[in-house]
Amino acid sequence: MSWLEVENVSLAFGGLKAVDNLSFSVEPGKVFTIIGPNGAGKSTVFNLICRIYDPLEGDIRFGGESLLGARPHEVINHGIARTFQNIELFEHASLLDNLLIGRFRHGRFSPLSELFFLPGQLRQELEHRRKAEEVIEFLDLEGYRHARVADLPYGVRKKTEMARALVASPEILLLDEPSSGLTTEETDDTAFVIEDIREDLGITVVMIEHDMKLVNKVSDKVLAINEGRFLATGSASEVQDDPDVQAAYLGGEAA
Ligand SMILES: Nc1ncnc2c1ncn2[C@@H]1O[C@H](COP(=O)(O)OP(=O)(O)OP(=O)(O)O)[C@@H](O)[C@H]1O
Repeated sequence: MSWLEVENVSLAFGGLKAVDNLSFSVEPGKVFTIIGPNGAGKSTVFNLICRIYDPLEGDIRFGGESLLGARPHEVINHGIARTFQNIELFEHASLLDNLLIGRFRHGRFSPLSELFFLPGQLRQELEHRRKAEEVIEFLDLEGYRHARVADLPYGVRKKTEMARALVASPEILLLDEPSSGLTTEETDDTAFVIEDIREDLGITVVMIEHDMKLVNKVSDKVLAINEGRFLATGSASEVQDDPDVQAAYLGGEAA
């Protein structure tokens, strides 16, 4: 089983240290949640893991192997998929087509087999469709299969983004604020979905989240950061009871 390890990682934007000597590790098969006030550095941590940014120092390993040599589009080949705080989908394509694009990692493209649609190509195509349909069923998205993403209600688009990440069959799923913009009912549904992703699909979840009800419900372990630095880690209640965490939230806007 793979572990995700972030070790002494730092990143600055100009004079601002967005991530400051941060270390943590994620156990396989768990839901690991990163919390912190606005601007704490949470999304930057995801962007570092996904290789959008190069850390100034430190290492990020998955399954013992450093990710620092990987380019952003190669991170998926290491078994890491993500969703974004602001949904990033092909708005004018159908839900199904967005999922088929999400299967990119599994494609072996040869111009010849594409041109003549050789048996291997057909098998691959069928396998992509099978996986997409499996995820559509898993997330109860059957009714929206052929709808244009731009026409979908916000909550369904959010779920579609999760589906797009899941069709890549990742080992780790990074969820950036899965509840943001959702109604209370949709957030409750998201909690069940996250539990099913861990239990039924065996996928490790690393989540950034502000909604403490959702955090308390699904997290096996929580990490609190502020100003890019480690504050506390432990169970959701341990972290919320930590005086440094409470001071950080009182110092800024409560999340
Ligand atoms: N591309 C960038 N250029 C300059 N500064 C940035 C950039 N991205 C983030 N920052 C700054 O780095 C700090 C950390 O930002 P980040 O988005 O990681 O915080 P966050 O914890 O995800 O915040 P939120 O909860 O509001 O989404 C903030 O001060 C932010 O303004």
